[in-house]
Amino acid sequence: MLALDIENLDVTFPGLSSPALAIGRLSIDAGSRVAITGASGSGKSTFVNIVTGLERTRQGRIRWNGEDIAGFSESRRDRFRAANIGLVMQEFHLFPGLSALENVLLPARLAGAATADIIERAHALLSTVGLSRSGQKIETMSRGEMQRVAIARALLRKPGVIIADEPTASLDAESGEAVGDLILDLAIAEGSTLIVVSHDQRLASRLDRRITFGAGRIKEDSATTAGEAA
Ligand SMILES: Nc1ncnc2c1ncn2[C@@H]1O[C@H](COP(=O)(O)OP(=O)(O)OP(=O)(O)O)[C@@H](O)[C@H]1O
Repeated sequence: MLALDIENLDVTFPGLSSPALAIGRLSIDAGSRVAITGASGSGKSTFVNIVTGLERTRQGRIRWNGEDIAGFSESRRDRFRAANIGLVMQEFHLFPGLSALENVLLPARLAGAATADIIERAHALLSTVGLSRSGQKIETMSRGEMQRVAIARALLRKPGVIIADEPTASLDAESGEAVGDLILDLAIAEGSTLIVVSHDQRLASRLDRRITFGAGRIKEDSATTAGEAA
């Protein structure tokens, strides 16, 4: 399980008069489950990109269990992410022509980490996410099934944190609900910290803590706000 500590983060982009994201201090406990919400353009994707190390910040500290990834090179950030962060995005980033199983295993294969144990875990995870045909080609699957494959892939290396960016936004209501529940149930079962960016109020309400961004800042945090609005 990973804990996150952010200090003095300030992310600016050319052409923007104010920071896309400015966080003085934010701590997320190991094993906690947090929803990030906020209007379009409030900085949610920037937050995901920074805490996963997909983007670099020059200003601030991003500590995962005390390790500041802001000081890492790009290749070290990539290695850290592969080993520690299970990422689930709105678009699934799966590879057509490959089966469900091959998609789950691809990052591990590329990292030279597809051991017999990992292959066994890939089969088990596909079954846990409710997919019985591991050899089915990805392009023949429904969108809900594709997201389940992406979830199995994200969990393969037992990440200390699962970070999901609008995981249900491109799904219909029914499969979105099922996928949201699945991510939460798996995070609990695996003992992973969970951070979910979502407009889905039902999913957000099932998590321990809700943080709302507004104009690149933390506008509300249920961990610190007394008498939080329902
Ligand atoms: N690479 C970039 N260059 C310039 N501006 C950027 C860049 N990335 C993001 N921004 C700006 O930073 C702000 C925050 O964007 P971000 O994508 O984080 O918002 P968001 O809350 O995820 O929005 P949405 O819900 O619409 O995805 C926006 O004003 C956006 O235009």
